Amino acid sequence: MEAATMAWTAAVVGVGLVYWFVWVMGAAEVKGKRAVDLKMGSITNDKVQDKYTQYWSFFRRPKETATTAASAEKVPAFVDTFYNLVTDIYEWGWGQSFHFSPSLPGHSHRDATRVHEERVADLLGAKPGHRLLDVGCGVGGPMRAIAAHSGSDVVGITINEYQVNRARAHNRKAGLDARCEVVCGNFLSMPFPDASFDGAYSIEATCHAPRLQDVYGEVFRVLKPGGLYVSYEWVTTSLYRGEDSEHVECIHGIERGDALPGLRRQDEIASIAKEVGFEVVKEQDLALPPALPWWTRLKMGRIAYWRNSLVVRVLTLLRIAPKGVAEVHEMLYETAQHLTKGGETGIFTPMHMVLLRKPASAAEEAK
Ligand SMILES: C=C(CC[C@@H](C)[C@H]1CC[C@H]2C3=CC[C@H]4[C@H](C)[C@@H](O)CC[C@]4(C)[C@H]3CC[C@]12C)C(C)C
Ligand SMILES: C[S@@+](CC[C@H](N)C(=O)[O-])C[C@H]1O[C@@H](n2cnc3c(N)ncnc32)[C@H](O)[C@@H]1O
Repeated sequence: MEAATMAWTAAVVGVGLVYWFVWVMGAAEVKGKRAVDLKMGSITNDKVQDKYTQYWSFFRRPKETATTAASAEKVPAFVDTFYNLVTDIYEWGWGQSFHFSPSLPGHSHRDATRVHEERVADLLGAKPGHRLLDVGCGVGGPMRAIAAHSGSDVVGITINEYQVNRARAHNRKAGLDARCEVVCGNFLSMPFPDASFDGAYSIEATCHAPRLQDVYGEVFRVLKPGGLYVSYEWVTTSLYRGEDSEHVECIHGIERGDALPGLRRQDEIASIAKEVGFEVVKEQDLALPPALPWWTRLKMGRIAYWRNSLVVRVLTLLRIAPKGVAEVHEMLYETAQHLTKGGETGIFTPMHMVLLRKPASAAEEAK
């Protein structure tokens, strides 16, 4: 073969490989987010590195973050920065639902995710005509599954404006925009009138609140009397030992890589719920057997992480992805190791479920 022909063949194969690697291999689990579309939320490209450094210095010592009122007040703004940094990477590498779910034998991750979300709708007894609140809605994966499964209308709230735009676009694409609405706001002080929702839920979101009382108090206020609230909480379990340095490092690793101002203990959740006025209807760690491990999806992804890391580095080099994305990706890789360890040792669960009821008012009870 002539040298020129060989060079052309090599070039065509090379371009083909890059295309396959970035567009095909690098495509999201749920189509719609490709590696070449990775942005950093509403942060402009030149600010990504700075914002990441600021985020990191704030959450480096997670327990200290929530202890003073002044730093607790800053948490929502840093959580917003965190989601600017990670939202596209999450969508690209995980899909539109930003949470874990127990594995289901013989079923895809997508099915397992949907079943975990539909369980919320079933616990709430959601039905057509109901207006539900999704507290910390992300880009709306759960909201769409719950609206489709139950026929209810859902209003989601998230602190991150970039997520609001993503969620609205996904809602339109799914033909659910008439029943799913998304609002940008802080769940510690929600822009909704008292008693305006029939039911509410939060999936792996309230762990971002410095004080759980504040977000539970707000949910209590906006629920109608008799209304139900389901929450999937991130907590340490009774197996966690504060004097074991490996346990401490694992939990700190989870807090640092997930913008958490200090994980709560499993046994604190129900008492906080009662403190704000809720009745506790049911409480269960959905990660416990017979449920199958939620962390196997993280463990199985090692080759994908390696590929993603390479894709991110190449795209940064080509200036397609902003500088700083590789560091954010590395942080997520590390947090995935801590989460896996937390799951395997059983010291951590991301799915401690509580089903709470706002008591019916005395007037209504008397009817
Ligand atoms: C509830 C929260 C988020 C939970 C999960 C959705 C995310 C926690 C860790 C994330 C990930 C870790 C590794 C990433 C990987 C390196 C990358 O190549 C592709 C995306 C990841 C798999 C990413 C996906 C989302 C998570 C699993 C918190 C924040 C309260
Ligand atoms: C891990 S994501 C989970 C999203 C969604 N529940 C899901 O399962 O896909 C956590 C969500 O909580 C939101 N959040 C965190 N702190 C918040 C706050 N103070 N006010 C409103 N939303 C907040 C984030 O913006 C994000 O959407």
